[in-house]
Amino acid sequence: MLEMNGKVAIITGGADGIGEALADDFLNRQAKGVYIVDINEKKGQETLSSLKDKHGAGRIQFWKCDVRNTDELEGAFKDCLGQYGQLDIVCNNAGILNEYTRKLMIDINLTAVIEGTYLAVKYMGTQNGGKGGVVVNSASILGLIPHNLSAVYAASKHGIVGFTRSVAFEPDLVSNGVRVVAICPTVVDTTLIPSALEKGAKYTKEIKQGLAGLPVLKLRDVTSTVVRLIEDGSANGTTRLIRVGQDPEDICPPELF
Ligand SMILES: NC(=O)c1ccc[n+]([C@@H]2O[C@H](COP(=O)([O-])OP(=O)(O)OC[C@H]3O[C@@H](n4cnc5c(N)ncnc54)[C@H](O)[C@@H]3O)[C@@H](O)[C@H]2O)c1
Ligand SMILES: CC[C@@H](O)/C=C/C=C\C[C@@H](O)/C=C/C=C/C=C\[C@@H](O)CCCC(=O)O
Repeated sequence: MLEMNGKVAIITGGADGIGEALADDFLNRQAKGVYIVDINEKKGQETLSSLKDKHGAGRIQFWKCDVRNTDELEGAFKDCLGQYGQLDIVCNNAGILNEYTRKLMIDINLTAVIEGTYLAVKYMGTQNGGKGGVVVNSASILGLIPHNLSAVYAASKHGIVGFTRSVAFEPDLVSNGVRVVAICPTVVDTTLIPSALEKGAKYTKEIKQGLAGLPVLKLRDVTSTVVRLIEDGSANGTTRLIRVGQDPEDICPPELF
C-alpha cells in the first residue's frame, strides 16, 4: 500500500479542474510536495497562491510548460527532484477538447501522456535511483465507448486506455517498480466542456442536447478514486470507470495475450 503521507507528486494540467482538485486533495492527505505543471501561467499562479494560503508555502510548486514540449516537461521532473529529493506519483492529466485542432489534441491528450509516463520511469524507477511509484493517466469514459460528436477526443482517450493497459506490463516498467493506471470518468464538474461549447465547439448544438440532463460527477468523486488507485499496490494496468451514483469499476481488466 502506497500512502499519500510524505509522498511527492507531479500533476500536469494542475492549474484547474481535476488537476487542481488532485493537488488540493494530495496536500490535505499530507503529501510532502506537489508540483503543478500547466501551460496557463495566470491560472497556475492563482492556484499556487490559493494552495499556498491553505497548505503553507513549502509543499506546492508551479511549473509553467506546455506538456507537448518533452524537454520542458522533463525540466519539471528535474526541478521536482532537486526541490524534494524524491518523486512518487505522476498524474498525466492535462487535456483539451477541440475537434477542430485534431493534431494538437492528439499531441496533448495522448502523446504527452505517453512521454510523461516514460519520464516517470526515468525519474522514479528503482533502476534509476528512485523508489518506484505510480502513474495515473486521465482518460475518460470516451476511452471505453465511442462518441460520434467527439471522434478525435475519443481516439485520444482510447489511446490512453490501450497504452496504459499495455505499458503497465512492459518489462522496463515492471523491473523499475512503476505501476500505471487510468481513470475513465463521465462528465465532471469542471470548465472543460462548458468552455469548449462557449468557444463554438464542433457540433455545439448536438452536444448541448446530448448533455442535457446527464448527471455530472463532483471533483471529489474523481479525486477519491485516484487516491484509491494510488494506495492500492495491486492496481496496475487498471482502467477505472467513474460514474455518478455507482461504485467505480474496472473495465477491460488487464490480461496479456
Ligand atoms: N471534465 C470532464 O468532464 C472530464 C471527463 C473525463 C475526463 N476528463 C479529462 O480529465 C483531464 C482534466 O480535465 P479537466 O476537466 O480538469 O479540464 P480543465 O480544462 O479544467 O483543466 C485542464 C488543465 O490542463 C491545462 N492544459 C491544457 N493544455 C495543456 C498543455 N498543452 N500543457 C500543459 N497544460 C495544459 C489547462 O491549462 C488546464 O489548467 C483531461 O485530460 C480531460 O480530458 C475530463
Ligand atoms: C465524457 C466527458 C469528457 O471526457 C468528454 C467530453 C467530450 C465531449 C462532450 C460530450 O459530447 C460527451 C459526452 C459524453 C457522454 C458520455 C457518457 C454518456 O453517454 C452516459 C453517461 C451516463 C453515466 O453517467 O453513466
